[in-house]
Amino acid sequence: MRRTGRRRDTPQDARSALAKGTISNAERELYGGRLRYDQSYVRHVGPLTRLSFRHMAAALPRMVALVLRTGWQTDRRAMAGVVAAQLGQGVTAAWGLVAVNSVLTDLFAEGPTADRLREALPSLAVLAATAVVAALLMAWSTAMSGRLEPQVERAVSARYYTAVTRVELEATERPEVQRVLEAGRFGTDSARSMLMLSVGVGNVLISMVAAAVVLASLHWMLLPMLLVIALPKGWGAVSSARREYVSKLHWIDHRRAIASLLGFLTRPHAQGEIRVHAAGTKLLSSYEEMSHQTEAEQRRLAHAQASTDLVAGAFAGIASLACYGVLWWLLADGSLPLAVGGTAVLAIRASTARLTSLVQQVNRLYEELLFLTDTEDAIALASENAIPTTGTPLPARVHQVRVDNVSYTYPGADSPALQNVSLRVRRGEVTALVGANGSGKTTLTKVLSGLLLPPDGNVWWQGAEGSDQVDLRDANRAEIFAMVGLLAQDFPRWEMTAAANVAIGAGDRVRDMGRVKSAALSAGVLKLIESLRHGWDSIVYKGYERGVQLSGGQWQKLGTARSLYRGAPFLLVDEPTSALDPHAEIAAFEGLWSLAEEGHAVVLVTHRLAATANADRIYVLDQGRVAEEGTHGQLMALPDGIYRGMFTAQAAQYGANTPAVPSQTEHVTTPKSVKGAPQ
Ligand SMILES: Nc1ncnc2c1ncn2[C@@H]1O[C@H](COP(=O)(O)OP(=O)(O)OP(=O)(O)O)[C@@H](O)[C@H]1O
Repeated sequence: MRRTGRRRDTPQDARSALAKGTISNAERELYGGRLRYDQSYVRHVGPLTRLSFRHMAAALPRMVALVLRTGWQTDRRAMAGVVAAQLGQGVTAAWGLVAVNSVLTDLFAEGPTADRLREALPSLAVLAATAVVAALLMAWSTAMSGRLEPQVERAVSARYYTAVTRVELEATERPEVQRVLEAGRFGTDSARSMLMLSVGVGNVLISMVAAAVVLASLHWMLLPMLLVIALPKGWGAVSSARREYVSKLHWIDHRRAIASLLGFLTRPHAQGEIRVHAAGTKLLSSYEEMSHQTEAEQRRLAHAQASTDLVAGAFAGIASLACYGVLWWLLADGSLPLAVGGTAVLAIRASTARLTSLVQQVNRLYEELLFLTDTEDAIALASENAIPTTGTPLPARVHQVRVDNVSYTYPGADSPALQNVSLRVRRGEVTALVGANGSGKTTLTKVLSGLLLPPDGNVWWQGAEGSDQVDLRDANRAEIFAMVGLLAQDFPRWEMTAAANVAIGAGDRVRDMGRVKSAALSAGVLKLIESLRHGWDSIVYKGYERGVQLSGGQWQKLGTARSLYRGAPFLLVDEPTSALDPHAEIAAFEGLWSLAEEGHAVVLVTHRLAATANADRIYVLDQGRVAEEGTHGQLMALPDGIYRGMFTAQAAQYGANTPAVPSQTEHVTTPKSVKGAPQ
């Protein structure tokens, strides 16, 4: 006899199938195997596929406590309303059963039918009243939970997002922290779902308990009968839920791969290669292959699911048969009145009918609990690594930032990004940072802006006296951030209006359109924005109503306008002109110089050395060290200097002559480590 049809897949079987088989050639070719997320829910695969009766029962009190606590902290009245409505429904369910029993007793009594019906009328009225009260309580519960759910979601989301945006940048660079913070994102709406599911679960559980109490009070044998029918049904439902989860899991990698592949087919930036390189042909044929394979997989799962349902159904059927047999025997024996027998049948049917949905809901509750736990962990970790909200106030008027022997290594990096770096940034001056790719310029701007706290060395924020100074580590960071304006290389391009993109430069201030426009004028983007059909209300991202597509250079001007709008005393700009045309570039640099004349400190990171010629001080970084420093003239005076070499190479592209090395080099400061530098 073949037994394959009876074999049930265990979660382990399914997981090993996931691991080895059912990966199409297309997936191997395009993704190197399964396209799996390195995300939180992958961690939960184990617990969810091991889900059992015991696990669920053990987790249920924790889940209920969590929901009650979260709801209570958010809106006490609504939470109390939900709980009261649930308990009330339990009581009405019990009253309903008692009324049913009484109606049946009256109906099955001796005497003429008309008399029996009259006798049953009061109980029928109670039955009708309990139905009305149950409906009212259900409506109340819906209203209260509807009021509570969005509040709970907002409370958890706000706590999570507030916490993660306050984490030290350095901590977010650590993969283990990054992972936990990222994982927390998936549980922000779990509290809401848990509340919703808890109402459903509570409803069924309370009505089951009510049925159990009534049955036990009618005859002691009825309670074990309810359990005997409920248990196999519950077991079947748990198995189905677990199988469904494993199946969903199996599906999800394929679905993700297919969705990612189809997404590319319509993504604007891929359209050229889709047509010219025949990338579209490759993606479509891979889609066909992957779809065939997932269809086959679905068929296999459907068959397995059907077998499980059959087994679970058979067990439940046998249990019911046995119970109804006992009921028959009790009735025949005369130890159970006919009316009580009828009530028992009704109660058993009503309380086991929703068992499958109960198990599915508990299963989802458990899943949501895992995600919510992630969010709580993320909030706790974010709080441990938060930027302190207190610290020593900065001097009344900060005049310069002095960096002394600072070294910094990114978490997990093999070599330091900065090594014994010393420099100063003064107000009223343009300080240029130059050097090869990866030499540490951007890292240094992060230190200067107070985003990174170097473990070695000091970053002094100094007043005019020089003696009134505060070290970055002790300083009130909010005050430092308030002093700094950033224009990063990869500055954010907010998918919002043009006005919002500028005004967000001072997100904590009320928008001042006059200043927005004057910043845009200085950045050379005012005319462009005002010529758009929707002007400042244009959304600077195509694909939305009022959306427009800006070029790279236009974006860079908008980014510059944002940092100008901020109007901070210390402006750190990283490659602000890389996408600008020559005229716009000249104008942008002129703008920076005039800011310095107004008393701002400008730190300019650039590879355009023509612009650094007028900088007040240039620092040349090489492998995280300051290799040379001085003015353009002084650095050009170093015969084998790095700066001179870079400047000469750029100038040669334009056919410009390199100036001769001047004879006097006494003002040039070069660290001893620089080869060939005059001592
Ligand atoms: N987040 C990071 N995690 C690990 N290493 C990093 C990180 N950011 C930068 N680095 C490393 O630190 C070094 C300095 O990088 P940085 O971005 O400061 O260089 P840069 O001078 O600004 O380069 P570029 O001119 O290319 O912008 C590089 O070796 C880089 O690989």
